[in-house]
Amino acid sequence: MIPLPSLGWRPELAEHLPAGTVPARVVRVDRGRLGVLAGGGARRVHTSAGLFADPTAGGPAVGDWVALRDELAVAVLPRTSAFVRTAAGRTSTAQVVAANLDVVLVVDALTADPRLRRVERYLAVAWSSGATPVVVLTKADLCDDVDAGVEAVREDALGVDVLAVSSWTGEGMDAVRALLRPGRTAAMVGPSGVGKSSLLNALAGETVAGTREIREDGRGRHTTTARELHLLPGGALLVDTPGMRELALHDDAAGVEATYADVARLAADCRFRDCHHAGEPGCAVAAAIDEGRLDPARFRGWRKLQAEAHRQLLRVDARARAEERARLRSLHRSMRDQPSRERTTRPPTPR
Ligand SMILES: Nc1nc2c(ncn2[C@@H]2O[C@H](COP(=O)(O)OP(=O)(O)OP(=O)(O)O)[C@@H](O)[C@H]2O)c(=O)[nH]1
Ligand SMILES: [Zn+2]
Repeated sequence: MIPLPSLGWRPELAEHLPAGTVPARVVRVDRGRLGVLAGGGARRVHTSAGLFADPTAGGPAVGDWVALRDELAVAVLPRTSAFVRTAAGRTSTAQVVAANLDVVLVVDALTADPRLRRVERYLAVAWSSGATPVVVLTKADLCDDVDAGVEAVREDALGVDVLAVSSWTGEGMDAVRALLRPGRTAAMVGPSGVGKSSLLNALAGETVAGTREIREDGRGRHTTTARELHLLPGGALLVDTPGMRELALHDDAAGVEATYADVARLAADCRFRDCHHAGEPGCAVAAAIDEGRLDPARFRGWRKLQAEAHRQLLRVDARARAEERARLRSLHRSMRDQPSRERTTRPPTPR
């Protein structure tokens, strides 16, 4: 038997379990089927149609707790946190990348100059997730000046630990292991090729995920094809996610403000409350840039993500309004149809 706390179970979830069900943690989502870890071990179960009834929830995600009735998952238990992105395409559909996380490892590589704007984007979504973000910079063995690379990110990633590691030499791995305590759940997020799967394999001490060398079949750039939750030898749970070509924000305005707390604080000191920081008098942001206290690229990154989060909010609102209109239309239609049906079923009135 696997004790539930070692799978990240929280006692307060028990009250949400429907009668006659047992809890299980989702480790993998295949079309219509789930790989789960339950007290009795690893299993594959089916999902009941009701699980997908709420279109905004999008069904169970990796890391979710589900309620099992025999071989059927019948409910998704409330999430304590979730890393959510906007699904690829021109829609505004939220996609839960992983749920019930304690830590989000924002993974990037030390091979090139650190991609600060890219890290900030991941951090914004990570802050919104409700889990604690940590930046992990990989491939330290390929970098000439690891300290400078780490320092550049550290200056930007306010309040976030920044670690440098090499999955090849083992450098820095102890600090990552220290984060991954038994029963805690972490997810690695980051672009393709930064070494997420290699890190997972190094932590697992064996090859559990395909990396570029192993999976190279010339068919695509991405080596990791599915999200999966792994139970590490030390007792932590770690989600490997396929590299995202682009991480589109979702409902992340708060995450953006957390990521750029320094810029947001400056902006609060502008003379005008609705300052656009575009040459207005008394602009504290412009002053900070002039005096070299704020990197103009970081300021532009803030504006860009702020605008994106705002656009996304409007889209979600627009979609909510369209759904409400459709609901009202069908309600009116059924009300219009109701009397006529009654008329036909009513016995003919005698003359
Ligand atoms: N030198 C060196 N190479 C590494 C390290 N980590 C990963 N690599 C290499 O970087 C490439 C990409 O690694 P992966 O682990 O497949 O990257 P990933 O982030 O999982 O990529 P996706 O699955 O596409 O998201 C492979 O060729 C790895 O061997 C490292 O610490 N040092
Ligand atoms: Zn201003």
